Amino acid sequence: PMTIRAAIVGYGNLGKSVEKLIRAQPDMDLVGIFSRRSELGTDTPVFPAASAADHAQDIDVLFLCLGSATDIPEQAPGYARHFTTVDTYDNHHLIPDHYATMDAAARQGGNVAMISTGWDPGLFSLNRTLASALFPDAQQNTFWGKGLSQGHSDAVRRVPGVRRGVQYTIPNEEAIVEAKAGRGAEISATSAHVRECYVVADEADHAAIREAITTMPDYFAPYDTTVHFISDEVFERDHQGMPHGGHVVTSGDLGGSRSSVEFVLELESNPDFTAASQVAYGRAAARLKAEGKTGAFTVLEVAPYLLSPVALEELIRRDV
Ligand SMILES: NC(=O)C1=CN([C@@H]2O[C@H](COP(=O)(O)OP(=O)(O)OC[C@H]3O[C@@H](n4cnc5c(N)ncnc54)[C@H](OP(=O)(O)O)[C@@H]3O)[C@@H](O)[C@H]2O)C=CC1
Ligand SMILES: N[C@@H](C[C@H]1CC(C(=O)O)=NO1)C(=O)O
Repeated sequence: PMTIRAAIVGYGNLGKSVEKLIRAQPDMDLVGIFSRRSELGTDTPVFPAASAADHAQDIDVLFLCLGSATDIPEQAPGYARHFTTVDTYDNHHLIPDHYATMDAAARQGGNVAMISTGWDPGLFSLNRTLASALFPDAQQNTFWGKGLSQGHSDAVRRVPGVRRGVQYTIPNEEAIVEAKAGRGAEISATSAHVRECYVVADEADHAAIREAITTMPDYFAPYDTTVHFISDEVFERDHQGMPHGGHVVTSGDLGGSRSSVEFVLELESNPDFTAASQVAYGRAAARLKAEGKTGAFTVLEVAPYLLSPVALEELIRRDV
């Protein structure tokens, strides 16, 4: 099997987790990290993000660990022209647009662009498609949290005046019980979750920041959203962990019998788990590229064995 030469762009929560997990792979070497900053406090080689294209010949797969709110739309197509890329783009409403843009960019460079990996989108997408395909009339609901959404936290941090920010997603627990019992038809993501933001910012900016967050399309406008302003000390004390998790609950009738399917995640670290998914899909992206494939792929189009460092023959013996 090939040794995959990997690199990272964007050394934030996700980038640090991807670095840690690439090091744990038997078939991957970490070539370097591309960053806007020069001092990252890691012994991995660091290069200016602007110089990434100069290194394209040394890299089989580039992990885009950028924010989805603005970085990915602005930067990802440029990387896809020079590299096979893997991203965790999670603004669901705009994923079809992202797919088309990345497909064109990747094909231009003869590369693969593996998009929207992670857990939602990502593993939850896989389970939503798999579970709903089993039932003629599936009832399906997705729940997240209670936990820290990195995508929503990134979106909060991009609001002018926000110095530090996080967002917690809180599900209505009764809604989860109802969905598990097959009574989820009236339950929607926006009715079943509230969003709580914690922000450090100057008092003079509070009103404008609250308005910008609560009216933000896709991320917050459809939800009951609350913005709390806190001090830097309280932020430091109370908002360091990034746990998360969720459920995809699917049920229905199968010609007279009822069945239900539940896919549950409990994550001590959202970045670490997201990185685990992104790294596995990075393996698949490098293999698809090596097979001569080009263009964009979502997790729905990737055969599961491509995710594993274990040979297919062994997987058939072990897992089938
Ligand atoms: N699909 C899924 O299940 C999941 C998806 N995600 C996605 O991962 C994304 C990244 O999350 P996270 O790592 O927590 O975000 P961070 O804010 O911690 O990191 C983003 C990184 O992007 C780089 N960057 C590039 N341009 C800019 C810019 N203009 N301003 C700020 N940073 C910039 C920075 O790296 P540097 O300074 O080194 O250049 C920064 O550290 C989220 O936005 C979310 O959409 C996260 C979890 C789950
Ligand atoms: N993409 C999410 C992963 C899950 C969490 C989530 C939410 O809390 O709204 N939606 O999808 C993230 O960035 O953490």
